[in-house]
Amino acid sequence: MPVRIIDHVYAQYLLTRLRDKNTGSLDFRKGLVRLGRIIGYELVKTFPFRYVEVETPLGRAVGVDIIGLDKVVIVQILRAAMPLVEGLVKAFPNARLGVVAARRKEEEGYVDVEVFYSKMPSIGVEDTVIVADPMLATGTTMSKAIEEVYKTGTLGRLVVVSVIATPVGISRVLSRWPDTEIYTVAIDPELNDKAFIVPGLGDAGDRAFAT
Ligand SMILES: O=P(O)(O)OC[C@H]1O[C@H](OP(=O)(O)OP(=O)(O)O)[C@H](O)[C@@H]1O
Ligand SMILES: O=c1cc[nH]c(=O)[nH]1
Ligand SMILES: [Mg+2]
Repeated sequence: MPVRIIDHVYAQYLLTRLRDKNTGSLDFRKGLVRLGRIIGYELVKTFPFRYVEVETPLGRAVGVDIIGLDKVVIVQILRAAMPLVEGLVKAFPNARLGVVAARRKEEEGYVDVEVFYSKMPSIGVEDTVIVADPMLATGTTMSKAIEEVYKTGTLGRLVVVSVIATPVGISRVLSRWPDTEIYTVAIDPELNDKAFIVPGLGDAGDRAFAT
């Protein structure tokens, strides 16, 4: 399944707090950080592992080594992904980080997205690339960010991490890059005439940064 909903009750609780219009920006940012951590740990579960022996101060124990944790790239789409990525890096502390700065221009009936800065680490086929943005609305921003990632060359695994996605945004990404995996906490049904997700949580960037 290319789309995975994080149905952990604590993730759903955190999303509910984010949706609440009375949640202030400090708690909104904290909620995104916590969700990033939970989604990150869910993603870790999909990495292969092998059993290893370890020497404790008192003897030998059998444990696990997770394969590929040192081959992770996290790309954050400014601004709203910043707190989400702060949480994701708790699960992937050795991740190399990329940045895409994008601005959505909401017009009646359509969305245009300008990418005005992009910087990627070197990426190889052995890497898992996680592109994070809490809102996957029309999917235009995410598509432009993935284009920036592909400019670096051939990728291995590509994972989109969002908090609220829409069927339209998911289709836009998967129709172009069908092997992409999408992790999200919820899929909301609609976009309004300014391409905001309904019911959604409003403007994630504005709510996180109190603008
Ligand atoms: O799927 P789309 O229709 O492209 O919309 C999603 C994008 O819109 C918002 O960004 P915005 O341009 O408002 O920037 P911000 O994060 O700085 O608020 C959001 O943070 C996503 O990046
Ligand atoms: O609903 C939406 C859509 C795009 N960006 C947001 O922050 N919220
Ligand atoms: Mg915004």
